Amino acid sequence: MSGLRTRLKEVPVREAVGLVLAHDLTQIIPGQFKGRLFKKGHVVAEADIPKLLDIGKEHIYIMELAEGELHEDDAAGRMARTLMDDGLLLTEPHEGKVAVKSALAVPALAVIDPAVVYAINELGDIALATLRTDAVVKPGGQLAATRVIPLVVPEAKVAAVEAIVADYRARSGGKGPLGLKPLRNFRIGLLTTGGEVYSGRIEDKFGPAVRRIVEALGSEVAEQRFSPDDRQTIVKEIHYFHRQSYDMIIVTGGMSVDPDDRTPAAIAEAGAEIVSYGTPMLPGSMLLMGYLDGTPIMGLPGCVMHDPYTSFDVLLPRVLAGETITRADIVSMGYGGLHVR
Ligand SMILES: Nc1nc2c(c(=O)[nH]1)N[C@H]1C(S)=C(S)[C@@H](COP(=O)(O)OP(=O)(O)OC[C@H]3O[C@@H](n4cnc5c(N)ncnc54)[C@H](O)[C@@H]3O)O[C@H]1N2
Ligand code: MOO
Repeated sequence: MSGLRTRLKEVPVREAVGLVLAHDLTQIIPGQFKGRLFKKGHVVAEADIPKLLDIGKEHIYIMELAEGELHEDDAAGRMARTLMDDGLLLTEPHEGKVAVKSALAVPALAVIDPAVVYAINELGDIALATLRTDAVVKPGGQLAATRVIPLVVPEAKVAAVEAIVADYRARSGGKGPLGLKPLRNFRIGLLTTGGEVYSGRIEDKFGPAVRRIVEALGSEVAEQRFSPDDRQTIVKEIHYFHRQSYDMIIVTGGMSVDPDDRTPAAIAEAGAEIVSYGTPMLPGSMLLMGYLDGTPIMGLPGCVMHDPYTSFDVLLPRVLAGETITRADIVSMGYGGLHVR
């Protein structure tokens, strides 16, 4: 282990029996398998030779790591460890990659500082890939991964990552640039409007859709009630839910421009402060966000019943994380907010 530069010696596979693999070797069989066939440190045996040839390896590397250089696995591991924080866990290095996952037992919001992610990736030869901030991370789900591009990197690269993260921590009370905000368990009052549903002409499809979305995030619809398209009745039902002290009130249907669409006016008349009626995202542009004496209240348009991803999916997790939605949050949803098929 001397000399200035790491020495990589290529050895023909047929002469490699007894030698130690310098890195993980990957096999890909499309549709069937992608993963590590041989692990770094494996001692090549006679029986391995046909398998190595099958994945296209006619040579393997024998490595003598120089002073000041790091193997891809060690570099990815150090990058991940510097990013480690409460509520997170790290996987073992694998093919030069370490995954950063949630250690929480409940779903959570990813809290990620994009400026730090840009600064780290600006260094080159290393990669930090993350979710966008405010994305939902399921228990055990992944929010980031570190990876090294060449097999060997100067230790100085990793030290630069550590310095960027240390600087961020110094400015933010010790917290790192990757974190999680757990979602709370909300008990929600759900008011389903629409004369055609109230009268029994058609079956309610909103209740099951809202329950599915809410339950996937660890909350529950505590009570569902129904109302015709009558403003006074909708106001009365909203006040009833408010008296039950539910954590949140959701009103479905009647959100657009027809004469029978009474929901936005009723939510305002119930006394809610309207943050925004209308959300610059599609689907879900007719969503209303407001607060009734501090209790979040949302009006949901019809698309939430059938579209797989709407403005409700963007805003609900933030509400469940205890954040207060502002007009600026709503305005920022337009850029990148087109999700129609
Ligand atoms: N001229 C315009 N047309 C539409 C606009 C617009 O701005 N101008 N907005 C569109 C958008 S966006 C949506 S989303 C839809 C639906 O808006 P609403 O929230 O007002 O939905 P409704 O009118 O109440 O109902 C539409 C449709 O869905 C059925 N429905 C409603 N609730 C239930 C329920 N609980 N279970 C089953 N089915 C339900 C209802 O019977 C109607 O068929 O408007 C666009 N149009
Ligand atoms: O509110 Mo509509 O749902 O944009 O499709």
